[in-house]
Amino acid sequence: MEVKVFQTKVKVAEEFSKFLIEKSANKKTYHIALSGGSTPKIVFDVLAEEFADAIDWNAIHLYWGDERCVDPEDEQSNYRMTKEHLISKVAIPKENIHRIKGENDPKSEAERYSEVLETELPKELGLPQFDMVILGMGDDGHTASIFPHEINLWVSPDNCEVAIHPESGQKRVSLTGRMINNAKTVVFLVTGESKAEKVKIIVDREEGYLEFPASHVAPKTKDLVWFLDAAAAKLLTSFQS
Ligand SMILES: O=C(O)[C@H](O)[C@@H](O)[C@H](O)[C@H](O)COP(=O)(O)O
Repeated sequence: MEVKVFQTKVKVAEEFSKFLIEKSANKKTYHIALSGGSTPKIVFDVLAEEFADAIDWNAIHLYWGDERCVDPEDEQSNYRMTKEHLISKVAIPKENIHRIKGENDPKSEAERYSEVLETELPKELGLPQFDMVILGMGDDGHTASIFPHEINLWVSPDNCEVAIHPESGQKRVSLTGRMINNAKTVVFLVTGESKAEKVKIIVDREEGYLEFPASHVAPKTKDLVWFLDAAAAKLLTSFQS
């Protein structure tokens, strides 16, 4: 696990963009699962507006780590957020966009998307392998849409599961641990003071850390990088701003 801390969200976005450019350079295809929520917005804006020319978008295939079970034009849709902040600004072929169809029946969509991953991704150890999975982390330590109250979904034998948001009850389709931990590279993009307490427990492996799904992210390749801003990292013993 590598922890990179930068003073501001914009700096996190810039440094992550350079990281992605380096990782995807000279690759014929590069399969990335994206996180949703609000953190990626600034990252996608910076990537699209400042670094787009350094990426071969014909090689990039976009997937999602999770999606809310809503229409793709709904303001809660992770696909809609990604389209607004990234896809609409770069020359990525539409056939390279593999969205989770939030408008479908959740259980059927989890099955369909599991099949998409089997078909589209190369295999490693018999499982579909992403080149990169980008994750966020909730204030409650969830990641993708695996929440603490349903942490059993992490060890599902399937590639995707239907999850339920603990407060809103909203259904979501999420990658499971076996997809996330089979990736070549896993990146956490976590910013803001509200994340600091869980970042400390999870990164410093404090007592009870395994209650939180984000703690279970451990790619077999060991290529796990946390990109944090100073606010999210402020309680880390290994970092004092
Ligand atoms: O669909 C989602 O909401 C995300 O995939 C989720 O896992 C997100 O990454 C965290 O909840 C952090 O969200 P913020 O970036 O909004 O804090």
